[in-house]
Amino acid sequence: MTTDFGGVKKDVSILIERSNGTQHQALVTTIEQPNTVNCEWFEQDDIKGKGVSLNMVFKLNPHLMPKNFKPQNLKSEADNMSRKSVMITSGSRLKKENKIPLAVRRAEPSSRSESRLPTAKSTSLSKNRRTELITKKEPTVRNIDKIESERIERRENQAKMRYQRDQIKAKHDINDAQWEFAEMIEDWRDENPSRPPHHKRMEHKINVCVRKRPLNKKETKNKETDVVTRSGDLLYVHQPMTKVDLTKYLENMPFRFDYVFDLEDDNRKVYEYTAKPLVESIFRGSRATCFAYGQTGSGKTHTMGGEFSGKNQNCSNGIYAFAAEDVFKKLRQPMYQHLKLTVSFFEIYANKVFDLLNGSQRLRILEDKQGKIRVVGLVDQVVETVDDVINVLREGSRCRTSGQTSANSNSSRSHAVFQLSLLTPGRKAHEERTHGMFSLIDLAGNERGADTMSSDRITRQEGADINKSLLALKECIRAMGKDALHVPFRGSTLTKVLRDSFIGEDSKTCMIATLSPGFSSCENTINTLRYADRVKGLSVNEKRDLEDLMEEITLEENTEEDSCLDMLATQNADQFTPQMLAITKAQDEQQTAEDNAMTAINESTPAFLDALSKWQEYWESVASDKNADVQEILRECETDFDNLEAAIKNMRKLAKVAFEKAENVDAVLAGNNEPKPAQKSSKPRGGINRRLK
Ligand SMILES: Nc1ncnc2c1ncn2[C@@H]1O[C@H](COP(=O)(O)OP(=O)(O)OP(=O)(O)O)[C@@H](O)[C@H]1O
Repeated sequence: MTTDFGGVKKDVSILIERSNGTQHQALVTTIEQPNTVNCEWFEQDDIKGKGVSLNMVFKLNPHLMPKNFKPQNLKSEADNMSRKSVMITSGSRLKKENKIPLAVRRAEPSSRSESRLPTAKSTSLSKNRRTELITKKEPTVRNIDKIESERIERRENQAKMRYQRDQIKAKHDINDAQWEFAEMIEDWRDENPSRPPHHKRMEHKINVCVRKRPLNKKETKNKETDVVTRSGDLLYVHQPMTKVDLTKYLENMPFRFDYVFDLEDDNRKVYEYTAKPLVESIFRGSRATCFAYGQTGSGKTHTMGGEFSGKNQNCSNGIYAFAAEDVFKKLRQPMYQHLKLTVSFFEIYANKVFDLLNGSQRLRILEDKQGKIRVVGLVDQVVETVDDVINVLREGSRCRTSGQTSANSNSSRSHAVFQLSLLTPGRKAHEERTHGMFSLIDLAGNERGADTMSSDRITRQEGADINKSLLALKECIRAMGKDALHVPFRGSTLTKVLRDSFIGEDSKTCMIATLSPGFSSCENTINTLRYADRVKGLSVNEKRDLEDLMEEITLEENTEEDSCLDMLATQNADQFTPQMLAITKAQDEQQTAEDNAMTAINESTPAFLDALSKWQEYWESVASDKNADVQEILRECETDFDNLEAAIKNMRKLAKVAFEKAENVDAVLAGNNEPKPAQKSSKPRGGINRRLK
């Protein structure tokens, strides 16, 4: 037989009485035959529940009682009734064994406020239903229930927000701190729809463009956010920032350039708007340069040398090859029949030049009496077809990358210079002079310039060299843009070999700043853009202020290397600290000393070899001829001894100077700017060998 529960059913609010005598509302969750009602309520942020006998429910809530209900003996129930209420955890319902009858005792009305209705989370009670319940009750109960209802709503909203946040987190990377920034960037992009670029060809003396590459495999795997946005000719970097109170926000930094290339722009398109217009100028007899500048892995080699497929590079679709293609097209025109094209390809590492078309042979740079800089012994290969050029590029690239590992890439620590030279016959027979030259440069990774704090000595030296050469390059372009009388090209080997590119009225330069758009590269990206912006800003602003004029006047009078370095330091105080200046000067001195010692060795070697072969002959004659005049032979050798002794003395002296200069570099790198006193011992420390490697 089933009991008639009258008006008592699921989700109905009933008055219950607790073991301490207090009475309050609770919600019916389940009904257990034959006579138990389970209910739940809120108490100090917990959901509590208990079973109440049907008799007790009807006693306290007579309006729910069916007409034919016969109350049972309440006394027997009262014996069991002191069981405490049970805390319900996350949506569970009261278990059967807890469903016990409750004692009947009048409670003080004031105690009711301790308990509240359960949330919708635990009871699935709808908002409408709650409102309905509230309006049926007396005012005090209604007020309490209203407060409770508001609290429930608040909790529901919080839960909803938590859920939404979790959804967003899952979309980005749950372990990553950047998801909030990713959302802000998406919002920014929604509010600022991107505009198409104008892409008009411009013929500035200095063109500065930016190219953003797609996120690479590693960045995609790490769910890195793209922090770079192109809109028209503006480029925005969304820099994640955090306030002192830990609030996160974005700094959206705009930069303007001549062109901004985005993900969909391929090498051909980049070429069309950067290097292509410069091909014309070399036929007019000028010097042109095109640089790829950016962080390691940002796409400099991809842009200049050609796209990669795994480790293989397609040398036919980079700017080097496209430029050669256009040069050949023009050479076919009758008016240029007298011109001949040669190419050279070399690398500058640690301020030294290595010929990539001659097994990485180290070359010397000399300045002649007219101030012309020559790379002595550089292979200048005649090319007649684009295929010839591609073969040269393959050979050079192979030479550049041979022996490197991915963890220790040479390419990112050296500048690669590919030169297309147009030669014209000179006045004398077999004499040729350069008509025009296009230098295309894949620069070292710019972040390497910051390696001056590294614990590794070689890395620190490399960092100092890269920093110096990039700053010198910037200053040379800046001087060129202003048609300044002095160009500080002596500031680095890179700018020395490019000297002619910065002078001459029709010289033109194009810079392609390459960007890695990932969140982790944000700081380097900003540094790259600031450098590019500075080059651009100075080139368009042709006004010379008094300070600049003063600087030129001073420099016109003093064009030595040291003054170039001093100028770099003065104009780039933030990147070229006094420590950097000291390192650079010490390195230059060391290099000069090494060059002098090596020249002495080089020049003495033939005399040594001659003497050795002569002595060999003497020895053979002494060994085979019993009547040989040994005294005479020794007398003849004596002159050699004197000469060789003098040569050895000289070499030893020069080597000693080179060692001392190397010691100085070490001291300065270690933070001690005072040059070390000359060492008594000239014992080699492997320095020269190491540096010559
Ligand atoms: N625009 C691009 N589109 C597609 N992939 C690119 C792009 N730019 C670069 N990459 C890829 O990114 C990787 C690194 O590029 P790259 O070697 O050209 O960088 P880098 O700046 O020259 O570095 P390093 O200073 O070490 O020489 C390569 O695998 C290359 O294919």
